[in-house]
Amino acid sequence: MELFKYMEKYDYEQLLFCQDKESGLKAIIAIHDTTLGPALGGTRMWMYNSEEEAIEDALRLARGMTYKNAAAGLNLGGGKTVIIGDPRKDKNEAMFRAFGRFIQGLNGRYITAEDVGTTVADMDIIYQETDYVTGISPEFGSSGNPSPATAYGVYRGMKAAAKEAFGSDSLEGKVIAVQGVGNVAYHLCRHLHEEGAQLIVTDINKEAVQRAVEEFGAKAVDPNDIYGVDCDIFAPCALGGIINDQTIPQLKAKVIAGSANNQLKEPKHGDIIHEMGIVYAPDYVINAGGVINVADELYGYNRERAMKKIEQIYDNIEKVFAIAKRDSIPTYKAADRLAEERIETMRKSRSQFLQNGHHILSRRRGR
Ligand SMILES: NC(=O)c1ccc[n+]([C@@H]2O[C@H](COP(=O)([O-])OP(=O)(O)OC[C@H]3O[C@@H](n4cnc5c(N)ncnc54)[C@H](O)[C@@H]3O)[C@@H](O)[C@H]2O)c1
Ligand SMILES: CC(C)C[C@H](N)C(=O)O
Repeated sequence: MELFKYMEKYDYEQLLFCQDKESGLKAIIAIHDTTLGPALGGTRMWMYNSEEEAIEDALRLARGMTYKNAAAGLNLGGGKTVIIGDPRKDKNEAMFRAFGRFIQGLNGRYITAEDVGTTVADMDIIYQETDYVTGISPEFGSSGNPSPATAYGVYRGMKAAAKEAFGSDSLEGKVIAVQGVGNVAYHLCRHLHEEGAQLIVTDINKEAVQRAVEEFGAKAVDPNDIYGVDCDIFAPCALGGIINDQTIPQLKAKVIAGSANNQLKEPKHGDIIHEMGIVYAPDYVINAGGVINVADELYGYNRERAMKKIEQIYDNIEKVFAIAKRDSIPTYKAADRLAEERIETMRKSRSQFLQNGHHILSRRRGR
């Protein structure tokens, strides 16, 4: 991979390699765009097959956060970290302390949080070295695990998508197929069950399925069968790339609305489901509840304020549908346009993030 060529193509600002021999830390921090503010994005810990794969993931995820934060209306840019290693075996306190010092060295250009393979406990360790970390424990006056907030945002966005497809945002009696009932989808299923939806669930983890069956009266199906079940709404809440050539012909749902990142295998799959008349709630718009929640910590966490902003994911999804109609384009393209229009408008009045400028972090320092 020709790094500078790639960075130039998608206009990345910065890529950092952080190494600490004693603790085994090998981290890559990618900062995509700080037009709207400091780059906020989680830290993923994963066993990558190669350094190149890790770099690509960091870059791709960082750019995704630029779009997610912009579309969510946050005054934040996009960045992400990947740590190379097995989150079940390779974590240690010194590793996250060393990582925290590297973040501190960026002086606020990048703020981290949880992602796949990292937890609130890891963020608490990072917090010992830097203030530029969110998703830390409620004991520190913070927001804790972002998953319930993400779930609430997906629930709100799903209602907006239901209104678009069925003319009413009520989910009562709707049949909803949920792929993966992990951290986010467990809470999503609770909201859906409370509203009277009928749930069909699947997961490779049998205990997770059993819990949904017992607590929410869900019907369980095998992982390979979830795409073809008779349902109104399909909620992908496990993996990326699951809207693809193999799965699309099986789909019976009129709406796709779920928490998983990068649901479309390729952009063309967004075009295909658009042509089929499926209402697709773009992933990074509907799953922004977690980042909205952790971002509120930068103002001194206020759950009520955060929840109010997460509720607006309903409006953000409606805005996407309006742009799609205005410009006669599929919703995944409309989401990009929503984010890009906001960044471009702000770019005119603001350049790169400056720690000494007037910004949310200058308020946080005083608390
Ligand atoms: N946690 C958050 O706040 C958050 C925020 C934004 C986006 N997301 C995205 O939402 C998705 C779910 O996140 P999570 O935190 O709930 O993760 P999680 O690991 O807790 O849950 C994912 C679930 O999917 C299951 N799964 C994996 N492969 C599967 C397969 N082939 N078929 C069926 N089930 C399978 C896993 O067993 C697990 O129970 C991920 O794509 C994540 O990137 C999460
Ligand atoms: C900042 C984090 C809560 C971000 C989350 N991991 C996401 O993908 O949106």
